[in-house]
Amino acid sequence: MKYIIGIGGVTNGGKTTLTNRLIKSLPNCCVVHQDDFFKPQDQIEVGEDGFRQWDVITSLDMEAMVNTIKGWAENPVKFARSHGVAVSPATEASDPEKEIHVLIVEGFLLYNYKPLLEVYDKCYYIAIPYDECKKRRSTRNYTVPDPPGLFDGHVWPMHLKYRMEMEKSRMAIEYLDGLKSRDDIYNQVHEDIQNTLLNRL
Ligand SMILES: Nc1ncnc2c1ncn2[C@@H]1O[C@H](COP(=O)(O)OP(=O)(O)O)[C@@H](O)[C@H]1O
Ligand SMILES: O=C(O)c1ccc[n+]([C@@H]2O[C@H](COP(=O)([O-])O)[C@@H](O)[C@H]2O)c1
Ligand SMILES: [Mg+2]
Repeated sequence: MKYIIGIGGVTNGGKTTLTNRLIKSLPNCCVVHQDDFFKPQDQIEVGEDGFRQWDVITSLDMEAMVNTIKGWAENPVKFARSHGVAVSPATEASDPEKEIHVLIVEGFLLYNYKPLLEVYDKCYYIAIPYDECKKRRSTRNYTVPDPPGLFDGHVWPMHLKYRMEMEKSRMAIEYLDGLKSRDDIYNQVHEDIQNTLLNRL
């Protein structure tokens, strides 16, 4: 049984923190990080506002991301092995239908790209308010550092635009309060996934 989980949400909401904990505790669990699909800096458009437009969907090679997910779906065992994820030997001998393979797809624009919308079995979205987001972002070190004014001039407005677009699409999304503690968020999501997996088997 294959199960694909989206951990989406605003920048600095805690997506990667949550994902890193989940992959340690879920069975045969692989991960795809959307951040790994940013195009090189010289391909990122500079807007009329003077900022490089990192926070738009076209700054990411979404086709490559979809192909990576397809690669997992075609052969999760091969994918796991080639990504250094140990496949539990106990499951290999039993009924293949009962073999669980989980993929977590994690990123800030998971629910705004049509070819991806159908692939998730479960969609989570971590939200935090503007002030907290701005505060957390100010201490982050990206490969390309934020120029002054980027958060208010580009990051937050794009976040609002895409979030509105996502809400209009009426996907079934479970919202998570990113202001809760790391432990609380992890426990909530882990319990939810465990229950779903048990029910599906
Ligand atoms: N629940 C939380 N409460 C407070 N700070 C958090 C929480 N989760 C993550 N953080 C912190 O917020 C920052 C962004 O977390 P990260 O997981 O990298 O977010 P994202 O991947 O969504 O951008 C990091 O400094 C991280 O330690
Ligand atoms: O990873 C990179 O190469 C990179 C380069 C420039 C900017 N980013 C920022 O990465 C953010 C998304 O990642 P995250 O973990 O904050 O959700 C997004 O808001 C971008 O502005 C990321
Ligand atoms: Mg992240």
